[in-house]
Amino acid sequence: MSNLLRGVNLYLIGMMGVGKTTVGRLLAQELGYGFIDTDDVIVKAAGKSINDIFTDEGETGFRQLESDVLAQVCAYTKLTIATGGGIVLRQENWSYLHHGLIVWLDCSVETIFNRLLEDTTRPLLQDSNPESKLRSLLQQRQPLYSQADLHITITQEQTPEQIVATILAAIPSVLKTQVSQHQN
Ligand SMILES: Nc1ncnc2c1ncn2[C@@H]1O[C@H](COP(=O)(O)OP(=O)(O)OP(=O)(O)O)[C@@H](O)[C@H]1O
Ligand SMILES: O=C(O)C1=C[C@@H](O)[C@@H](O)[C@H](O)C1
Ligand SMILES: [Mg+2]
Repeated sequence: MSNLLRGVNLYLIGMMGVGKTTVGRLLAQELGYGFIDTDDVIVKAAGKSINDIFTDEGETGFRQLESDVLAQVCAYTKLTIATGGGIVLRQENWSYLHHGLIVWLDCSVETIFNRLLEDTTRPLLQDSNPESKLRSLLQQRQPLYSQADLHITITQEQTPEQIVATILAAIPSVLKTQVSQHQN
């Protein structure tokens, strides 16, 4: 698979809690790729948590840091990159994402809600009705996520290992499409 990819980066996109970080780390190991999580890089660079960045600099400040990190990361190859759930919101980010293969991890709002029930690290979910907030975020973002090269639908029962296997099995079909598009 690594030979087929020829060092092309994989960008995992999708809603918060879908498993981009968890799956991305495993996927990188399978491919012999490096792993980067844009949220982690932002936290390290800013020296504070995502909640604190949102409080101090607002979502706009966070989105700027996110774009800055993405711009730097895409200069490298042989990476699997777990992005933040909102990376799709800025048009300029797409020019960076399209340097690599974009994989949309998609699962139900119920699954995400169950996973993040106890979690306080996602500022956008600190809402009086987090489930309805998740639904409205997904509705807003779905057309953006659907611009990915690969759409992987995940069920609640699927383990990270199974999801990695599904992604690896699907990649050759997308690469073939891209090659034939170049030939036409
Ligand atoms: N396939 C899975 N099965 C069960 N639990 C999972 C699975 N994938 C992820 N999780 C759990 O769900 C939670 C969210 O996962 P993760 O942090 O990887 O999501 P994310 O997509 O990176 O979210 P964010 O966009 O907020 O960074 C974690 O507690 C993780 O352990
Ligand atoms: O969906 C979102 O907008 C976010 C998801 C997380 O990965 C973080 O990037 C942050 O909490 C914002
Ligand atoms: Mg993550």
